[in-house]
Amino acid sequence: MENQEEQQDNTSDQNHKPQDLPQVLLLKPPPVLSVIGEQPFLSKKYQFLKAWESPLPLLQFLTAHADSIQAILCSGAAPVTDDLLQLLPSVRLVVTASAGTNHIDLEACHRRGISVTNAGNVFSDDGADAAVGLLIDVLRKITASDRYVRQGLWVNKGDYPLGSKLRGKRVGIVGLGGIGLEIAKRLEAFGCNVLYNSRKKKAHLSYPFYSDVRQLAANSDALIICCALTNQTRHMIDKDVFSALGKEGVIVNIGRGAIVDEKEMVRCLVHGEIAGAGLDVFENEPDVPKELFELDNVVLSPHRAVFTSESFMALCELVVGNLEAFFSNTPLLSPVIDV
Ligand SMILES: O=CC(=O)O
Repeated sequence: MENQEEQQDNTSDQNHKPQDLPQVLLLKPPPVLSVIGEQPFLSKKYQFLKAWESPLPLLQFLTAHADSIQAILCSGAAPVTDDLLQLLPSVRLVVTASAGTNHIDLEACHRRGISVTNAGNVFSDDGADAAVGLLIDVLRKITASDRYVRQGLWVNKGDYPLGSKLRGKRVGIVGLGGIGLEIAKRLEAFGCNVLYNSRKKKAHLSYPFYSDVRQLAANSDALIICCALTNQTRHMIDKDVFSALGKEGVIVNIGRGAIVDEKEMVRCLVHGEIAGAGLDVFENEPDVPKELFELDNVVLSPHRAVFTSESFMALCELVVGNLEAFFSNTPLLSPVIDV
């Protein structure tokens, strides 16, 4: 970021008035703004239009800038819909500060000739660490036994129930993208058998591929969900998948809450129809089904799987790099749609 700053300061035209600069719309403050908003060279190159700071109602604000907004910077908090894009005919780029793109109407972007970039691979290591961490936590009851010690139950009630071994487990990975591949590598090192489901079989990989997620579940001791949320994957992990996974099965979800039929998952956990869950994502965040709070075989985290301070800084660099690439007509760094 610092090097970029020096470089860009030399090339930026100090005499530009803000209204002459390319306009980048922000509908809600994406977390990266706290870092990139501090970069003086950026405000000399782009005019960041922060919708939430305007006294105008949103529609009026957008209409006022409709012809000049060329890019949108977003995160999951504010959807980029076809209706929004319809209002903004000059938009040619959507940069999302997230790996997931389920808040963006990709089909509309494609149709309208708008490029889209996401977090690329900056989250792969941390997402994979968190997924495997959640799996180990559920199997070995780490968080639950921590509670047991803190509550003084070791003294009063004696030894804690045994956990289950990771080595030798058959782990089905749902979504073998950047994060899924890193999860597979880690699980191999732990002595697990990796299986997977994804849109297509990966020719270069020898892990057993299951085109049907129920079949994958039936052959797995644990499922790790790390695919994208799309119309095809919404509620893909349903009653049948849970019943195929079975009473001893564990589910870990670091993808998106809505990939799982959450009501059904809660029911299965409450009735002991699956053995446990490690969950970083939920259907209606930040609301988490209260029933889960009572369950010792469930580990919860607040949608933080992919974020460390390191991955966050890498994300900020990538967001800026994509803006810079787009406006200097060089290849985008992490394109999802490249027009
Ligand atoms: O969940 C996090 C992301 O999509 O970046």
